[in-house]
Amino acid sequence: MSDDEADPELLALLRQSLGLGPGSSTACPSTGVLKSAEYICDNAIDVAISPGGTKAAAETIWRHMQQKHYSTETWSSHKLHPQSKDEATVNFIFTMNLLNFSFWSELPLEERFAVEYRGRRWTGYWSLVAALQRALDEGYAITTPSFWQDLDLCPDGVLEHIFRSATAEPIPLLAQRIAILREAGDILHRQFDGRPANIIARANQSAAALVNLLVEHFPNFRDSTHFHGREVRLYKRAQILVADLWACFNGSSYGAFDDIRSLTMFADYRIPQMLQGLHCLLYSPRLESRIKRLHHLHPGEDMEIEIRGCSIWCVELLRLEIERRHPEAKGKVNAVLIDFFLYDTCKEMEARGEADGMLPHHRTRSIFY
Ligand SMILES: Nc1nc2c(c(CN[C@H]3C=C[C@H](O)[C@@H]3O)cn2[C@@H]2O[C@H](COP(=O)(O)O)[C@@H](O)[C@H]2O)c(=O)[nH]1
Repeated sequence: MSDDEADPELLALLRQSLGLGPGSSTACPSTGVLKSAEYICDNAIDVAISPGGTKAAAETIWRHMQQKHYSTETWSSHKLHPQSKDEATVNFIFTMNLLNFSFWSELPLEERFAVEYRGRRWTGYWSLVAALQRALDEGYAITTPSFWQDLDLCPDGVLEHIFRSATAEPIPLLAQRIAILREAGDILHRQFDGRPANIIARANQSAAALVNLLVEHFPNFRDSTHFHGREVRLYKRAQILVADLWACFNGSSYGAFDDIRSLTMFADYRIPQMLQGLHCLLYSPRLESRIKRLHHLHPGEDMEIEIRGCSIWCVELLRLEIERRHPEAKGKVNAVLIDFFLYDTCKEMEARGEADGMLPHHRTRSIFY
């Protein structure tokens, strides 16, 4: 999308925050994700941002976030999330975000992978949270990194049992999930004394530094690829891990970060679907046709990267538009809360059967989101 289509004032503000304009401060560390998103968006062919759609959606989003008093507290209002504010919850969030990817299914709703817990079936992201909570109830130390390394206490069969499905469809990419746990347990043992809290301590209350530490030390968080000859970073699970800590601990303790605004939205497969449904993202006819026919987009192909990168840039424009129209929003809204709000809203719409009219989400099978 070229500059002249978007609001020049907004773009100038956003580029300034990127350290691309005059007087921008580049003091705090950066993850490079926003710069990547800008590059992807400026070179995208099959995805564009609608300035009019984004402006309209910004007002709607702000109004609903206000009505719901949407804040970091909302995170803990989800009763399946861990409630204790301690290191056990840090370990839960770390474990969850090692595995927080690719729950979508090709099967009809009643046949897709689901986890039975507390008397109901959970699907998608919530199936992961339910499986971890169920394992802890059953006495498995699934959120303790040393457990992942202990092949006697935790052979593959135990992990298969922990992630067992209530339907005939197993959890997608189970082998990859097991390998990620084994590798992460080994890295934590060798470099962080087996404690995710030690990674947080090393980041000195910088969200960007923590994202960079996760990517530097754990290969499974290296969510980057090449686009038009340049390396582009999306870092979805590393960023949402930090965001979950910030929200869960309400910006204090293990969630205290001076630069939480350096995090972008998390380029998964749900938020792009919402942004397209809100007419913020525009897809080319050939892309829309592939998505409508549920064709897989291959990891790293241009269309997939354009959806993810433009979604990141779009949420930044939404944030700026909200802050421009409502200066009081500056302390209350950031890319993280807009993202969380859009995800929760998408799931509420789905539960009410209101998502049927939306274009399906794109299908890419990946360990990165
Ligand atoms: N961008 C973004 N992606 C998110 C979430 C969440 C859940 N976050 C919780 C924490 C705070 C919020 O209030 C939510 O309650 C999961 N995902 C991603 O979606 C996909 C799962 O989709 P489905 O199969 O439909 O459940 C999968 O890639 C998963 O990684 C989010 O918030 N933002």
